[in-house]
Amino acid sequence: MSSAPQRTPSVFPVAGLPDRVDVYEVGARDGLQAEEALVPTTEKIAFVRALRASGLPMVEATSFVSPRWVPQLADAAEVMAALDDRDRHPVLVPNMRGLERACAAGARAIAVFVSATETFSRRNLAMGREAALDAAREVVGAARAEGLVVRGYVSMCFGDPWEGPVDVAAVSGVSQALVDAGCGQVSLGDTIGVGTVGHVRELIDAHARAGIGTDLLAMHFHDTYGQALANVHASLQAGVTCFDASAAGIGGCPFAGSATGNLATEDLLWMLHGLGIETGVDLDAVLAAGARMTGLLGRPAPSRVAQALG
Ligand SMILES: CC(C)(COP(=O)([O-])OP(=O)([O-])OC[C@H]1O[C@@H](n2cnc3c(N)ncnc32)[C@H](O)[C@@H]1OP(=O)([O-])[O-])[C@@H](O)C(=O)NCCC(=O)NCCSC(=O)C[C@@](C)(O)CC(=O)[O-]
Repeated sequence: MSSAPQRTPSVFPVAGLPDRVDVYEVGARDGLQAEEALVPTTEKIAFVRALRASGLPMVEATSFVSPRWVPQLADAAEVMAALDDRDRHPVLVPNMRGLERACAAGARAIAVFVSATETFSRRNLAMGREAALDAAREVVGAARAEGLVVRGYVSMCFGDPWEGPVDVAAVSGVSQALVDAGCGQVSLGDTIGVGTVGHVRELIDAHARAGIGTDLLAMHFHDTYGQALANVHASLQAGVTCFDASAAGIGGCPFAGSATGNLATEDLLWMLHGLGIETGVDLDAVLAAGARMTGLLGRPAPSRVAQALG
């Protein structure tokens, strides 16, 4: 009898965790923005479609940022034009110019992004934190007036490579500003992956003290220090039910040198399914989409599940 890797996890539910979780896929945006290789537009479209067909409820499609800053996503309008159910394909928007481009391309859901720290704000958006919040407020107001679904990202929620550890109250203050502006969900980014379990709990508690419950939160972990899945588990225990992840674990952030790829969608699904938590997502379909993309990028998938089953 030949040996074969186990293809689905054994299921052992743990009391006190959510029954269902939404996995918010960011590979086509957060993933591809940081890859050196330029992926053909047709392949990006196929990647987004395959991920959506796998059952992922939200598949971020691209960014309407300056193409000079992120040339990898300069074909944002062409990608959007090829997609259906656009309320399931949010796009990143940094300013009013980005919102105009996104709306012209037919976007129905957007995400604004601000940093919890001053230095990263200047490096990522060429403006300070308060100016970035003002710009986000303007974009969110205009997008809501158009009936768009709006998410807000906060980056550098745990640590910043220039400023060091980040105060949880500073992060919840930024989240509060985004919720007040009209964001329906705030995604807390561990952009450089330095967060640990107790820190995660403290950050979620700080949000609760600011009146932002787990129903408004998503967690966005990068796996730089190998803590992403532990941090997901701590977030589940605190009641969070939405997690960002990237197929195959591709990506990072081009403006934060020490950031590696996002938590891999496959690894997240393996853990959630092993806990008996429903996601509605077909792991094999995500594996296939991720394998095709890493093949195009010419590198192995960082995802441990993809490595085990590849
Ligand atoms: C905000 C800017 C544009 C300021 O950049 P700037 O250079 O100060 O821009 P500007 O306003 O001076 O404009 C310069 C030129 O860019 C054009 N421009 C201006 N805006 C746009 C636009 N939207 N789309 C297309 N073109 C645009 C504008 O029209 C002008 O064109 P010109 O007159 O010279 O021909 C720039 O800094 C930028 O695009 N930054 C985005 C960088 C980025 O995408 N970073 C990665 C995001 S991921 C992240 O932050 C973390 C996250 C969300 O994944 C979660 C986590 O892990 O923490």
